[in-house]
Amino acid sequence: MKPKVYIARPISQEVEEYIGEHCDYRKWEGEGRIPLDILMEEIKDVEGVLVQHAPVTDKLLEGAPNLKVISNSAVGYDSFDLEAMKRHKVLGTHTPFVLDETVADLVFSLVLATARRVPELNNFVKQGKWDKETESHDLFGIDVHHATMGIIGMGRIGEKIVRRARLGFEMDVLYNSRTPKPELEEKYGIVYSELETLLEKSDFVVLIVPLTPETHHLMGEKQFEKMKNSAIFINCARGAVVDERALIQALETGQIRGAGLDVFEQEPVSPDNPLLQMEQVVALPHIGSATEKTRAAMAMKAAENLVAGVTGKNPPDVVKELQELLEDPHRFSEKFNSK
Ligand SMILES: NC(=O)C1=CN([C@@H]2O[C@H](COP(=O)(O)OP(=O)(O)OC[C@H]3O[C@@H](n4cnc5c(N)ncnc54)[C@H](O)[C@@H]3O)[C@@H](O)[C@H]2O)C=CC1
Ligand SMILES: O=C(O)C(=O)CO
Repeated sequence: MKPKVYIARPISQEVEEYIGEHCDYRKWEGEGRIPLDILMEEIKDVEGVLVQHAPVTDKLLEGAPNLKVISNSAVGYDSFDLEAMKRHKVLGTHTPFVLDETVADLVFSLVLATARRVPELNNFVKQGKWDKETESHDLFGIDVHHATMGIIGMGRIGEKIVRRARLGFEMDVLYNSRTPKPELEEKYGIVYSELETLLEKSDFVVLIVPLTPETHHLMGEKQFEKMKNSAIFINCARGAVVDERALIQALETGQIRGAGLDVFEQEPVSPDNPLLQMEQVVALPHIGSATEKTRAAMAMKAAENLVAGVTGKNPPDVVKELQELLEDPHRFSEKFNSK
């Protein structure tokens, strides 16, 4: 008998067929994101579920005693309650590497769009405001090439941003990360920096760390105060890494020049959020990895992790905090063989 799984987000025919070869599956066919109560109902009897950012809580795991694996079709897994997953011996997987270049592209599109005011000036032209008098310096932007970029988080995506910054735009790059990366310093000529110095010296501050208890509100009032008045802040990580109230204040008071945001503390962002009223803010709907090719690669990777997890194999992309579960012989006998 094939193991039962649930597919909680839209996937391509190809990925669905791959899952179908190995598993009996049901899938979410409703509009938009699956409501949490429906997800909980649907996964009561399954051994694996494919999700994207759905909150994995103790309650959800309690209601799904057969679960062996939760495959997240995303690289960030702040939606996982890792301690609860350890207790319930449920593997959690994610989709590293396949989206790095695509997310780095989006970071640069936010950098360029904010620096050169692309959306604002696009509206300006389309609204018929382009006449002789307006050819003044109030349409000018700032240079990206040869400026200083400070990157907070030097992991898989951080490295791809560095390559673009150094080789494409000849920028100086400072970085801050939990551990220094001497090989990248050597390869690209980037410089490790304490956070405070990075904030003080950078023309563009790019945030690309995971959301963890340690990084929650990493950027707050004190951090924005350190930034140059001419600097631009880019967040392609998670909304809650930033104290949004402090960001709004920094933009309103001119403490910083502008912001490019792919993520928000509340998603979808509320239409009343003051950030959406500001011309110096470029806002995107959390689409860092959303190209057709990359989303297809993420879905296939997620499917491979799902299938491995329910067929007794080690999924290739178990998140690092849960890899200890793979080494637990007790877990293998209880979870994989006796269910
Ligand atoms: N906007 C979007 O659509 C996307 C957002 N993301 C976000 O980007 C994050 C990073 O992705 P990857 O580069 O693949 O992760 P990664 O794990 O390869 O790199 C993260 C880096 O952040 C560093 N870091 C962790 N805590 C830190 C701290 N307190 N201070 C400074 N550095 C710290 C780590 O040392 C590591 O170098 C994801 O966790 C996800 O939340 C990822 C993909 C798409
Ligand atoms: O992969 C992630 O973490 C995202 O946010 C969406 O690609």
